[in-house]
Amino acid sequence: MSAEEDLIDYSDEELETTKAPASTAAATNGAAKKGDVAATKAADKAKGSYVGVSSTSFRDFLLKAELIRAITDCGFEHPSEVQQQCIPQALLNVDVLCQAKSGLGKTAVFVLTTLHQLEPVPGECSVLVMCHTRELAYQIRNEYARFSKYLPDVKTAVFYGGVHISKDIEVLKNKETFPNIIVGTPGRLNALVRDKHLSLRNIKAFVLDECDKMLDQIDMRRDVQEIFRATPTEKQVMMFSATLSKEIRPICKKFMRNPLEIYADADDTRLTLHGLLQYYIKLSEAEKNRKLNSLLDTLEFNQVIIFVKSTKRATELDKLLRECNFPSLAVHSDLTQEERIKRFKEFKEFGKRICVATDIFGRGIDVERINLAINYDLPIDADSYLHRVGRAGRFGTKGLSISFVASEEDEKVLSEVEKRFDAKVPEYPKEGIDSSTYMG
Ligand SMILES: Nc1ncnc2c1ncn2[C@@H]1O[C@H](COP(=O)(O)OP(=O)(O)OP(=O)(O)O)[C@@H](O)[C@H]1O
Repeated sequence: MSAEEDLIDYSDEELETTKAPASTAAATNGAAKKGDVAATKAADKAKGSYVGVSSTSFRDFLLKAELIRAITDCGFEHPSEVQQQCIPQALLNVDVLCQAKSGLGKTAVFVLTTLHQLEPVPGECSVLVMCHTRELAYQIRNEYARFSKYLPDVKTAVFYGGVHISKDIEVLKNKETFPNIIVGTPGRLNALVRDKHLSLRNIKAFVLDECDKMLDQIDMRRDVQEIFRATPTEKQVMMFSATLSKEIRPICKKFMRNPLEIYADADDTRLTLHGLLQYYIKLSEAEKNRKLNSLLDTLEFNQVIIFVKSTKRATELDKLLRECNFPSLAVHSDLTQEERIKRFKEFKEFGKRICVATDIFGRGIDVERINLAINYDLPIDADSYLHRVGRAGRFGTKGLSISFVASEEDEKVLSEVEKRFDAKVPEYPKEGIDSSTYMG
């Protein structure tokens, strides 16, 4: 394993992210303007519903029959608002820069459209997807596997740091396993490209998920840029996130040509997850454990994710919870990569109901049964808050989030959240809340 490529574990960093003020959508071409009008109409129509699904069917997109079969198997009935906005344009090979609410199906936009356009040539990689954490890369690869199940010629692979690079090299050397679609994190991918184990000269689609996070952090942006330079000029570029500040948009657009631009925060309230109830509890640092204990005892939930600010706190809190007989596990960067993925799988498969995590799980991670998110430690900014609470209430289902506020700093973050998303986060009622308000 080369030393350099494993220098960065992009996961537990607590770097300041660019603050994002409210803004208006800025379209740069005809397609984008059309997209924005459609976005507004769709959003209007969606008012009062959580997801904004319409009577449109996936069939209307004229996708490959094999994809339609897989979509049906997955139980997707109608495309969500963001899928309606982006899929038709993406299928025309237009570049896409898309901001849309957490949990409403951004992944399927790029997974379905790249699979539809892919004509797999053995030994050639045509689609490259990058994201900021290894668990998210693993999850996205699984989404490709799910949707390509009736496309037997399509081969996919996932590459990330923390595991032996020799395994990746083996996959790339073998014609039988060489992937047409690669999902990965930038450090490992850059190492594979730099050391000439992987050629990107046939790339036709270049996708960044959680693009603001990836381009905001200098180390990661450098890797992304180097990888981008190794791809041909002629290709489709797509980028996605629930948060896209005004500052990061021009940086994203440097990688694109006349993209379709979809910005949910033309009206910040559009980022509000309507199925999600949000509360805060004011308390001292010393009271956190007792409070958490009593919440876990009294609240009904299917699965809960508890966010803390460091790996050490994750380990300690998980230990404490297990000592109190709660079915808990912890995921953070101070574990071997194999152990991280093992625990992620265990949680996703409902092996444990409580997960204590750092910001590794703050973005993108999709666990259907999570309907409670607790900020044991508040994050450092409003965007991170939005991503974290979005782990509960996926795809418009109901959910609950409770944030502990233990310092002046926390109070500032919470008021920033309220301002930024035009949402009131009230104090958690002393008498508790009726579980039917947040249980699906
Ligand atoms: N049209 C659909 N019908 C039903 N379920 C869907 C549909 N599209 C996506 N989903 C499901 O919704 C969940 C959330 O989707 P996804 O993870 O893509 O959200 P996201 O927009 O990427 O969220 P985040 O910003 O949090 O990463 C997934 O479990 C996915 O399978």
